[in-house]
Amino acid sequence: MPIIEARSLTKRYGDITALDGLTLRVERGESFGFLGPNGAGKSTAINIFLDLVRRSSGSLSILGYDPEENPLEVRKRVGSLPEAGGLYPRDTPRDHLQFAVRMNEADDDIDELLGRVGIEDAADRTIGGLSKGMRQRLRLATALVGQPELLLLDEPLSGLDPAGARVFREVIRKERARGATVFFSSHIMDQVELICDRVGVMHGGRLLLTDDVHEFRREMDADPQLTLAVESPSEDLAERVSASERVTEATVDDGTLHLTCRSPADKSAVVRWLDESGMAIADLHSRGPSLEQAFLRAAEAER
Ligand SMILES: Nc1ncnc2c1ncn2[C@@H]1O[C@H](COP(=O)(O)OP(=O)(O)OP(=O)(O)O)[C@@H](O)[C@H]1O
Repeated sequence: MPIIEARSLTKRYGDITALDGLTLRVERGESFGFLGPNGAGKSTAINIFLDLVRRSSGSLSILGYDPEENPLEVRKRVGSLPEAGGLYPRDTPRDHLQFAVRMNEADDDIDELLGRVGIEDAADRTIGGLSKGMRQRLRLATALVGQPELLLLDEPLSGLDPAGARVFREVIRKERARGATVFFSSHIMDQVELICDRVGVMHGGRLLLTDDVHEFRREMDADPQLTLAVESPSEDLAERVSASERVTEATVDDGTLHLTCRSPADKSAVVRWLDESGMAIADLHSRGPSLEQAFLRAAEAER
């Protein structure tokens, strides 16, 4: 049974077609990145998956349930980010998570949840006084309550700095290791390729393509160079990295690792390898077309 199965899913608002015939399957254990520029229809699709918005036509199954017919069954099994308005400024993160745990009839340890997203020190401060990134981390912790089978996350990286993005990747890695399926929307290709197996590109309400993430990068990208900001690089870093068969050259210069990969397609695998081997990547730049250009190319190829 697929975890998400949408067929010809369409949403109209008067004359606007926010979602135009979305057909998509996501299998158990996958991590799927839902990409697209502003207004592409990503939030509309996710909100329909969560039964926050009703579809105009088409069919949908989330974990075997139609969210319109069985919203509670879906909600019990799915972790999502609460709306910004769902965080009460006078509550503390601890209050908020205690409430979420009670609502889900779950038994998560609040301190452990706060620790996983790195805001344990802010557990008893008021949410109104937290930074945007800290609030986003709290929203992510909320999505984890009850060990959901599926994480459906709309722009989870929004407002996160490089350290926050790293926390997010770590959380996703652990959730997948536990067997969860992950589906999230983003504009940030460089982050998406660290986390996803597959991407779908939305434009103008339509799903233009779905592809393996490395294939997608290869098709969109012609430059094999990468630049990474590294926290406390070891002395032999350049040597270690250039020993990889995917790398032809590596130099380190004042905390910055410059890499030339054997081919553009190797870039995402190399970054993933470095991240998983424990290297503290503070930031990364990959030359090549912007995601916006990639969307436009995909849209043109579609015509
Ligand atoms: N409640 C609504 N009423 C009217 N139009 C809407 C409504 N919600 C969304 N739309 C329209 O549907 C289209 C798709 O919007 P949606 O929010 O799904 O895009 P998105 O890909 O999530 O964009 P973003 O990255 O900016 O969040 C847009 O043209 C938007 O203006």
